Amino acid sequence: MKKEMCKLRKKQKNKSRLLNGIDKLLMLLGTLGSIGDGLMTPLNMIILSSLIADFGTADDSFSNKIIDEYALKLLYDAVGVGVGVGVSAFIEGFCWTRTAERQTSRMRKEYLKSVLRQEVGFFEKQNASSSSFQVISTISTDTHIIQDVIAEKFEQKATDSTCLVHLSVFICGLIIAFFLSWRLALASFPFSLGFVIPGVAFGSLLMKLSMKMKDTYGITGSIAEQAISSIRTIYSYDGESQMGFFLLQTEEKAEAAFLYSCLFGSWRTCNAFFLGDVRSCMAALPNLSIIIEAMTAASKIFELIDRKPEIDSEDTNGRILAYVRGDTEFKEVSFSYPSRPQVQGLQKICLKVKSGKTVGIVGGRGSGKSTIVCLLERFYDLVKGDILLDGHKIKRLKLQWLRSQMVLVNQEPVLFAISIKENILFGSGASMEMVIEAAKAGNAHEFIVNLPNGHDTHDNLDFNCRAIARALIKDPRILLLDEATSALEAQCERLVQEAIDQASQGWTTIVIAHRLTTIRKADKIIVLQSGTIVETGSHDKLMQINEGEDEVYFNMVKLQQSTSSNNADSPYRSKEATSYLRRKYANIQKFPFIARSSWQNSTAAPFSPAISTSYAPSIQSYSFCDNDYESS
Ligand SMILES: Nc1ncnc2c1ncn2[C@@H]1O[C@H](COP(=O)(O)OP(=O)(O)OP(=O)(O)O)[C@@H](O)[C@H]1O
Repeated sequence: MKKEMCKLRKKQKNKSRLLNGIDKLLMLLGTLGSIGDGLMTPLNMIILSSLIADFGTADDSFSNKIIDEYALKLLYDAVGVGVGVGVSAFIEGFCWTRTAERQTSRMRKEYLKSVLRQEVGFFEKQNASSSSFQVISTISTDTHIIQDVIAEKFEQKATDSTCLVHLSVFICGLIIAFFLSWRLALASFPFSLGFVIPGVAFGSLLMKLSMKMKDTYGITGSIAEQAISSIRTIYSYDGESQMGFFLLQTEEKAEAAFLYSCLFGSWRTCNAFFLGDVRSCMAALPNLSIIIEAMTAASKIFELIDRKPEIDSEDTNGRILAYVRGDTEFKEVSFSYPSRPQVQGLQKICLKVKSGKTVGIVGGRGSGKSTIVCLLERFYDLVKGDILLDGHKIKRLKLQWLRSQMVLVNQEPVLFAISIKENILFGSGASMEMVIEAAKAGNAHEFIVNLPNGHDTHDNLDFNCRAIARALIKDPRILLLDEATSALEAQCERLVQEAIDQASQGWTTIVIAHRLTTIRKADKIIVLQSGTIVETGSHDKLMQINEGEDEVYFNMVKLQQSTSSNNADSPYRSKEATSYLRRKYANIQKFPFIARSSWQNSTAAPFSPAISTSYAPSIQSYSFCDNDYESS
């Protein structure tokens, strides 16, 4: 119980953190404005009722003087109510609109900050609040609904009195009714409660429905998003109707929920229309659904804002090492991805990378190469074992600091829609001179200065040198290259490789390789298969030892050499290569990586994309792109 209370208090504290003194003042003034606004109707009623009462008791002789007197009272009443309503409406309108803007913009910032702080695994669990669709929809739509509700539904619009005003009319009316005739008011009070209590119950029901609707729309949206991003796969598997079916299933649930709320909404609106004094209270109900929608959205937003990531990049705890040599060690590391806990990603990996040395990782598709890099960056926590940096468990090191010691360059480096300079500077506070130095080191300077706006050019060039320059400017202790140059054209690859070789001297480098040239120079090569290390050694050592054709690395090398010697442009296109492959390496399961990465870089892919999954039992089962060499 105590724990629950603590949690509740903490949540409350977090929410009020979005409100500062100015917002509290604006909300107070806005509420006073709404109360003043709501007070006008019952006050008007009092004045009119006293006039009517006076008329009722006055004798028959209506002199002009009496009529003038009442006319003047009515005029005062009209002016008073007009000014009162005008001033109150202005105050409440201004205050609520202003605070709505301020609160929602702060909410957006906090939400985005929290999203970016979450651990990678959070986004991979198929959960309604973590899909990228949901994040975008929350920032663009939900916060807008909240802003709308704070600004418009609570305050008074020119033509439409809304929630707070109605509630104010209701409460003020009740107070005045007690003041005028407490017996009559007491007699009618249970009737009012008779409508308020079901209204509250209805509100909580609507809240649940709204939550369900949101979740369902979130799931539907993420399915739609995944479908669109993989549209080629869906078409190729003729999966349009199946995708449509998934969407329909979730849409139906959402529609049912929506219909349910609409029915309730209409019922309440009818009640509001037909009821007398309770009408003000009931008239607020048509706004209830949008208010509840906003409350649901807000609770989802706060849920994420309050979520403490399992791996928190803002965690200030943890050690910072005064000096980093860059010795890295994997000690019996086992790991499964949080979204697929039943599948072993890595099993008992033992690997030592000495400071300043280069380790090449090779292996088939899905053998766990990228996973090793992800674990070193601590994108995920291990299931078993330890990873050490200079003898210190990385889990005990300050996360932000740890990541700042490494640079990861992927196969498809992400470049943001900003200028080249800003792209290179991303994640560092370097000066322009350093940007130029880094661009030079990345063999990109000459190219960049020849662009119309030099480093200030905004473009989407497929030029990975920029990404490498960005990596180099951080001057890391550990460089992680995950097929960093595999998407480049041959000439560009050579330039980038040279740049990396020059710049990374002295850095501990882990390189996931797709070409033999890259790993040949590595001090050590490890060969992965299904998450385990099957071979270790230098290129020469592995080649010497593995004269027998059963060995994995030896087979990989031979395969690539034999296939790439046929034709410089399209090495797989010759019949000889094809038959060689079939004869020699019937069991391609052992070396799919070379096959995949080699066709990836040739002008015409020799195998259908099916080979990229590479787990079919033999090469005979693969189809070839070129009909001349169709698999027999
Ligand atoms: N984010 C993820 N969530 C769940 N499973 C994953 C995730 N990333 C990879 N896997 C799975 O973990 C295994 C190892 O993947 P990993 O990406 O490390 O392989 P890889 O050797 O780098 O492959 P590739 O050469 O295709 O990049 C594969 O079975 C893969 O499907």
